[in-house]
Amino acid sequence: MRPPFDPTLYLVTDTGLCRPRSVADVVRAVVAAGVTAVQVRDKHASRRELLALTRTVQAAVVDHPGVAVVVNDAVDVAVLADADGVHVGQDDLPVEEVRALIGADRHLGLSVSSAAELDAALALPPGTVDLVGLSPVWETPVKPDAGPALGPARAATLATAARAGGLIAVAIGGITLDRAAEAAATGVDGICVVAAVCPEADPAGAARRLREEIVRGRLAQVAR
Ligand SMILES: Cc1ncc(COP(=O)(O)OP(=O)(O)O)c(N)n1
Ligand SMILES: Cc1ncsc1CCOP(=O)(O)O
Ligand SMILES: [Mg+2]
Repeated sequence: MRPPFDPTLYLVTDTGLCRPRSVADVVRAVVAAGVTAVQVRDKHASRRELLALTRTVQAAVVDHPGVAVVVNDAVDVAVLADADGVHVGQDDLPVEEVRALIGADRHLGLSVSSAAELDAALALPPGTVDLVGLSPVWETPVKPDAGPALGPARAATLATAARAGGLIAVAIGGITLDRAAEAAATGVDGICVVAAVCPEADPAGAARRLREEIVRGRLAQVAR
């Protein structure tokens, strides 16, 4: 059975932005402060390094069994580390084949940047993909090749359609503390952040403030 996945505050790690701390030290601090899922992303690491990094992150969340650890891009690493899931983009391995490799019990996320990409995800056999990352909501220096910004209004439209089709929807790209409430108010199930947490002097404090903004954004959406 696929374990539940809580996307409320989804941290995507960046090894360089965590320095001089280790990724595991940052993850250990923030899962105790409201981060609900972690994606291990390091575009510079070798497969061997990513496997070792993933294992350090798994050890860092061991006291938080509800926090899923997902590997970015590398399906082989996800399987070898027995990670909770994997996230792929439109140019990564095809999701049907990723699902065949990871089995039925792991979480699979897919990046979506347009209505056409979302329609294709919704047309997949049920259970292929669990989550769509609506990307990027705003431009971000962390991923300059992410394509044009959706903006919160289009992200809200995509989130509604994704959720109606049974997918978890998360917003990603350019979500700062100042924008977290606006991102949450689009109706997504959660928000993903990199730079709003990884380089912060107090990552746990940043996570706590982001959780407060998510509550504020959700309340504002309900009040509309
Ligand atoms: C939750 C989530 N959404 C989108 C992305 C971006 O994935 P991708 O388009 O494959 O780009 P890279 O992260 O591989 O550079 C993501 N990682 N997570
Ligand atoms: C991995 C990824 N995919 C789309 S935008 C992005 C980076 C998000 O980083 P930040 O939260 O700092 O804008
Ligand atoms: Mg990718």
